[in-house]
Amino acid sequence: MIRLGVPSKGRLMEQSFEWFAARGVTLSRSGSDREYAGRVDGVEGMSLILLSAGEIPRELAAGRIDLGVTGTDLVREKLTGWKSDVAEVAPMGFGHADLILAVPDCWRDCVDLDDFAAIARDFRAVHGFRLRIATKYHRLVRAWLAAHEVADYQLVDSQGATEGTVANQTAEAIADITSSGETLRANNLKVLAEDPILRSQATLFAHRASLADCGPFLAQLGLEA
Ligand SMILES: Nc1ncnc2c1ncn2[C@@H]1O[C@H](COP(=O)(O)OP(=O)(O)OP(=O)(O)O)[C@@H](O)[C@H]1O
Ligand SMILES: O=P(O)(O)OC[C@H]1O[C@H](OP(=O)(O)OP(=O)(O)O)[C@H](O)[C@@H]1O
Repeated sequence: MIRLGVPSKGRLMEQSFEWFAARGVTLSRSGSDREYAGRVDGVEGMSLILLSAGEIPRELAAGRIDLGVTGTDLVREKLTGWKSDVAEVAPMGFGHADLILAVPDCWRDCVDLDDFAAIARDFRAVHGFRLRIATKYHRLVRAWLAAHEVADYQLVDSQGATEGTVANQTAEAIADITSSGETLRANNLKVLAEDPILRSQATLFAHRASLADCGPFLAQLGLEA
């Protein structure tokens, strides 16, 4: 039996169901909206497991699911050396979002990362603590800032409503996912003029050791293992 993990709610779940339906595989919840078991029609030997998008990387790496749909951002953030345990099978063309660094609109002199690095350097001397960046993407943000030689900052953990932390004065800057940009605008934040830290989209991943077993199913979807 091949175990397929799909996000259990929201647009990511609906668009995953549509993506499989367009390839002849019908996924559905077996019971109520609160029940996390699913049905697979159109193919033999598959079971559907509905779970949080954020948990799918760990379940894939452990081999508790063989295939899973989640964002590339979550796999890269949550799995160190992700390529050893997990294989990227197919980008799915939805769930596009950029991981970006944003600062208050009113920081007129802060346009790019060089400006940000200079502000961060001066910040500690003036305020007595390092400039705070709120994020849930600790690993990706640290690696990106280190690659750009920005060192004078601290990360503040934020697992939701991250854009609100600046107005709430628990951070000076944020690193989060943006899609339409509306949440940033509503919170008077602007993105630094750099390439994003990461461009993410929903992607079908496989537990690497399950790839061979998944071959026939992937072929039915028109994909190669
Ligand atoms: N506004 C957005 N537009 C498109 N994709 C988004 C957006 N916000 C988040 N995503 C993507 O959706 C995925 C996360 O989805 P979601 O927040 O439902 O998962 P989760 O962390 O498991 O949530 P929860 O903890 O609430 O269950 C990530 O891959 C992210 O890149
Ligand atoms: O650029 P936009 O189209 O406005 O989308 C960006 C927002 O979407 C995500 O939040 P989500 O709704 O998943 O809530 P969360 O941050 O509380 O997890 C993300 O964390 C941003 O807050």
